[in-house]
Amino acid sequence: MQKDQTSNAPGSNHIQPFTPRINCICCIGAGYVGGPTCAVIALKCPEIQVLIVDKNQDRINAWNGETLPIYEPGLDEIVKHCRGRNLFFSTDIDAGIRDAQLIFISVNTPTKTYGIGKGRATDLQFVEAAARHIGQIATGKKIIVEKSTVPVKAAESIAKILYSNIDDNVSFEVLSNPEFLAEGTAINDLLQPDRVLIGGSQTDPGIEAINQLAWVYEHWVPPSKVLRTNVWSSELSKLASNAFLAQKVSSINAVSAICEATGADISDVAHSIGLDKRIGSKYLQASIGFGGSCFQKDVLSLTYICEALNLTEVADYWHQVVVMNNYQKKRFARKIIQCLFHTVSNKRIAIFGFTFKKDTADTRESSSIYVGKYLMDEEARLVVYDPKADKGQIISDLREVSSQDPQRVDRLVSVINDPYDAAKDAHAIVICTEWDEFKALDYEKIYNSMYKPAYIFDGRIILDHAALLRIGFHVEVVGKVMKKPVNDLTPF
Ligand SMILES: NC(=O)c1ccc[n+]([C@@H]2O[C@H](COP(=O)([O-])OP(=O)(O)OC[C@H]3O[C@@H](n4cnc5c(N)ncnc54)[C@H](O)[C@@H]3O)[C@@H](O)[C@H]2O)c1
Ligand SMILES: O=c1ccn([C@@H]2O[C@H](COP(=O)(O)OP(=O)(O)O[C@H]3O[C@H](CO)[C@@H](O)[C@H](O)[C@H]3O)[C@@H](O)[C@H]2O)c(=O)[nH]1
Repeated sequence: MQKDQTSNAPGSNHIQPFTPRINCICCIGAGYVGGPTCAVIALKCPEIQVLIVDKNQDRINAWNGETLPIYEPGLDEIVKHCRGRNLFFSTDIDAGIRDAQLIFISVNTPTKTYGIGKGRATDLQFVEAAARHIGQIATGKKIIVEKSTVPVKAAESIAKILYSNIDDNVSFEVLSNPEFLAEGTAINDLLQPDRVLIGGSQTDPGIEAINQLAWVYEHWVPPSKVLRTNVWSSELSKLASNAFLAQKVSSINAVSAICEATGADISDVAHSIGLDKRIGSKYLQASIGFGGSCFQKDVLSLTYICEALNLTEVADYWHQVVVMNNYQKKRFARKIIQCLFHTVSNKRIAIFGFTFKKDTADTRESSSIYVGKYLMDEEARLVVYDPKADKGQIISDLREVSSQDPQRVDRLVSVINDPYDAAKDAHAIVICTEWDEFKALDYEKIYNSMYKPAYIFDGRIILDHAALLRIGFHVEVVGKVMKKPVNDLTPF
């Protein structure tokens, strides 16, 4: 059997078990994961002090202020309940490292944008910086928990970095504890996880560290749901889970293209497929393609790992998930252009929804950005409405994909905070995010304010299409071939 590298290098056999119980936890990285995860720990473990630290002063100020830096249903209440009692946000990273017995590393691990592996490999510079910081400051025994999503064997590198510069009074145990929360449902996912995964070295101190972290979760998670594995299995399980989920979305989106070409209906097909218990009904919602900061990044990371391991066919298999996703975004934009008589130049198009999914303000890798880009490439005038996304963020996301001509965004894009205003004088409405409020709008009123023929492109399959057809809209839906609107006598 291969030696378990995370059994923590020099002297690990001499480390005494981590007793007494943990009473102070630090989390490095106050982002979408660090914030909600540690707020829930603080809520459920009132006897534990939870210190969330970050190098970004603005973010910490926001966590300490009235408007939290991230929007997540249920999060406000928890933070306001625990903040100042056993939950603290600070930029004093040294103090956090010094005081805590257990330290989560929950920093960002984006796709590399430079050098070897550019566009695919995971950029581990923030993880390394956090590990070096811990190595410099820590004294005594510390459990270091890799919460960030990382390539397999990253924990081994973290252990080496930690041990590169320490004296005899310090010892570390590195665990992998990937996070499975989804944005928009993070609090519920954290309160009622399908499982909590803890990977650690199979040595006495490693098992003791696993037990300590398990003890924290077992304040509210049934022990049967707390899985213990070795570190590598834990790291790989995270990437593989996201790859499976993303693959499911790409599969249904591939089927949606077949539906549009044949007249089959994606809702019927997905329903029927999903009733098979072996497949399951979740992640079968055809869309304009998956977005978010995780799916693409993690599938690309997995493909890069496979390539590095000379598993070319395996890499190609997973890479196709991303290829299909890019195809879906482009296919949707092309459909819009084609339906609007092959030109959208100077036409006003209302984009409803810019976040990558509902119930979040996060726009990272949102498919709306790419649909917007393709329409801007054809000189469409975009009027964006989103209930939560920040206006400046929308503009900067669109500028980033228009890097050849950033002025184009100033010329073509406006962001409006009322959907009726956005649709006024528009040739088309494009539903990019499945916000519930879009279902409840007065589409008769919207129709009357639009250019005719008035088009709606439902990229999320959320609207009442029969009602829209009765009003007079031309309706186009992912994965469906729609009838002509009532009263429309023109041949298609
Ligand atoms: N967003 C999600 O829904 C989600 C879910 C599961 C797992 N993950 C994974 O969790 C990790 C964090 O994701 P996120 O969305 O919370 O990222 P994020 O960008 O929202 O937050 C990361 C934070 O880490 C801080 N940071 C970076 N380096 C630091 C350092 N050396 N010292 C102090 N602070 C530092 C940044 O300032 C930032 O505020 C990633 O690996 C991601 O893949 C994310
Ligand atoms: O049937 C579906 C399900 C999802 N999506 C899209 O897929 C993307 C991702 O959605 P979701 O998985 O709900 O959100 P994330 O917050 O990205 O969460 C994923 O990524 C996280 C980061 O790793 C993991 O922790 C979660 O388990 C995993 O679900 C979004 O654009 C969704 O609109 C679809 O198009 N159809």
